[in-house]
Amino acid sequence: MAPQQAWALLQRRVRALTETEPCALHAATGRTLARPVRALAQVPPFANSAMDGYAIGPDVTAHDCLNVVGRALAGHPWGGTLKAGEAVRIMTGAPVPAGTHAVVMQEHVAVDGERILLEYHPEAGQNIRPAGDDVQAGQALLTPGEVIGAAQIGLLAAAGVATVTVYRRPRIALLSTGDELREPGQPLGAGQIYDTNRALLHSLLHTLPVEITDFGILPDDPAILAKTLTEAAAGHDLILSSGGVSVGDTDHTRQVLERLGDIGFWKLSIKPGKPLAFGQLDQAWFFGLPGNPVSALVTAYLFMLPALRQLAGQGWHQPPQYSARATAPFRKKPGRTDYQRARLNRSVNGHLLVSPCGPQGSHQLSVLATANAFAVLPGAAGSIPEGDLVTVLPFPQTLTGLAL
Ligand SMILES: Nc1nc2c(c(=O)[nH]1)N[C@H]1C(S)=C(S)[C@@H](COP(=O)(O)OP(=O)(O)OC[C@H]3O[C@@H](n4cnc5c(N)ncnc54)[C@H](O)[C@@H]3O)O[C@H]1N2
Ligand code: MOO
Ligand SMILES: [Mg+2]
Repeated sequence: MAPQQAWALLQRRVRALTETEPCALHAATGRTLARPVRALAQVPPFANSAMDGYAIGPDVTAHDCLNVVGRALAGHPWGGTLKAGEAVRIMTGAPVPAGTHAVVMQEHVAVDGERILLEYHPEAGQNIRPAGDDVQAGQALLTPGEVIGAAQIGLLAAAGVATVTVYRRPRIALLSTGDELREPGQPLGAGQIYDTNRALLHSLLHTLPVEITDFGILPDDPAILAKTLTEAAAGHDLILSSGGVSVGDTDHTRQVLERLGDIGFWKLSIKPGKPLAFGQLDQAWFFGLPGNPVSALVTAYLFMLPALRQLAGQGWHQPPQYSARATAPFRKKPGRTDYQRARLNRSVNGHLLVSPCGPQGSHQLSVLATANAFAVLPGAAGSIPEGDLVTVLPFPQTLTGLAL
């Protein structure tokens, strides 16, 4: 199956969770909004000064000399009404007194005891932030499906919103399969390797609003696999497994999925990641990622994460893609669409440049760890010459600390 068909199938089949829950603002970062939010208060709540200086009374002219009749601080309004010939010392954020023509920065007045001399004639309203000029009371602030980040938290706090309604966190069962796998930190016996995929996938998911149950390492035993997957399907929205989806004698994952559930697709024309299996086990979506770690990461990033975002109520989003000029040839055989690990840079004049990173084996994590983008090389194409434009998917920070 072509990757585009797989995306279309995921977009069609994976629906947002229906359950929602209230969430305190301080705990809402990264959560997905399930109900619209309206401002409970206008922002700012009152007209206030944008500068430290003087609130000037009405009918003022340049070089006027004004009497300072009071002081307004943030949190401590001056309660009077300014008359012609009067001024009030005012600080940034303090409510502007009734009768104020404008606020003049203190840098533009000469102070003489309790009197001030203006350098110029201020325009009406100068240095005054009107009530509600940012947000009106009752104004729609955020819509369902939006992910709450620092900007949204700030906006909601300013508008007096303390609680929001969010989708509940998707529950994910995470497991690795393979008789050869051991936990990092343990000694390795003959033919054994460290379980890489669980750690890698855990990291990929850890900033997302999900609940992860770690089912550990399962042996290549179809009975144990069937029992564990059935158990995982009962309490989870998504099962994320790796290994055993190809055609080897001990590759049981796909057959077990076929027997217990339903296969949406198996095998995509992509490299790495060809034997990715997707389906459903009872109420749980199932992603059977290929065992090779780079294949597991590529397929998790390209297919599992968009499906998870849709499940979490965020709608359908695929990774943003750009066009960059190849600084060297990309080697490729015609056939599957390659997602090669590459290095994205900017030229001195700001154009995007993409360079091959090194060997592209689907077991070679050392190359992945020096990359900051996938170079997407179309299936039908052979090697890409230097100077050609290449589609690139920059890695998000959840994938690498290497910034562009
Ligand atoms: N005859 C064919 N053989 C293979 C094909 C094919 O089309 N025909 N496809 C190859 C491709 S492409 C991939 S990708 C792999 C996928 O294999 P599986 O998903 O069945 O995974 P395993 O066989 O269990 O393991 C493959 C490889 O990855 C290592 N592995 C597995 N799990 C982990 C883990 N958690 N951490 C680190 N490494 C892991 C495992 O030891 C193997 O070396 O199949 C090809 N074969
Ligand atoms: O498709 Mo596999 O992931 O190349 O090794
Ligand atoms: Mg295999």
